[in-house]
Amino acid sequence: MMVIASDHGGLELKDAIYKCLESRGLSVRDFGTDNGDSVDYPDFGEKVARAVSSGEAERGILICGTGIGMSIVANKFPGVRAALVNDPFTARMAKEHNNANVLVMGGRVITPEIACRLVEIWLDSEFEGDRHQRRLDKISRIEDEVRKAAR
Ligand SMILES: O=C(CO)[C@H](O)[C@H](O)[C@H](O)COP(=O)(O)O
Repeated sequence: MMVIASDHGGLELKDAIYKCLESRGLSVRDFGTDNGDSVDYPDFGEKVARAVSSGEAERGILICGTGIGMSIVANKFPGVRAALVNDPFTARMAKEHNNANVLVMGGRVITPEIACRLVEIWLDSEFEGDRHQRRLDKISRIEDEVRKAAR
């Protein structure tokens, strides 16, 4: 399952991406926001990141004005690899090298058309494994160590 959320700065992109995903036959759960009222991006980033971190969702998409705030929030959650992408190259690398399970975009940075294209590229690319897996394993180790130290 895929989960998606935005703040008010990402609402237009979220709605466009939701339609693109539906047209690909993907099952998507929308965690809001639902209207243009000003909201706080951590409240919505948390919903998607928690679902991915717990395994309830396989992948997630987050959008705020720049994508920066949502990236910061999502990467606080164990097992979440959130990647902020702005162009086809970074969208492809987010999967091939980082195996990103959350894609983040800026609603005030790119158009809905570009956003849909970036989502397609991310979905259609393959993680390359090998040396990149070794690096992801190091991230997991760091995550474990930080968690243990915080106890
Ligand atoms: O990334 C963000 C914050 O780091 C987002 O761009 C927010 O959408 C943005 O901060 C919202 O700004 P607003 O002036 O409250 O609309």
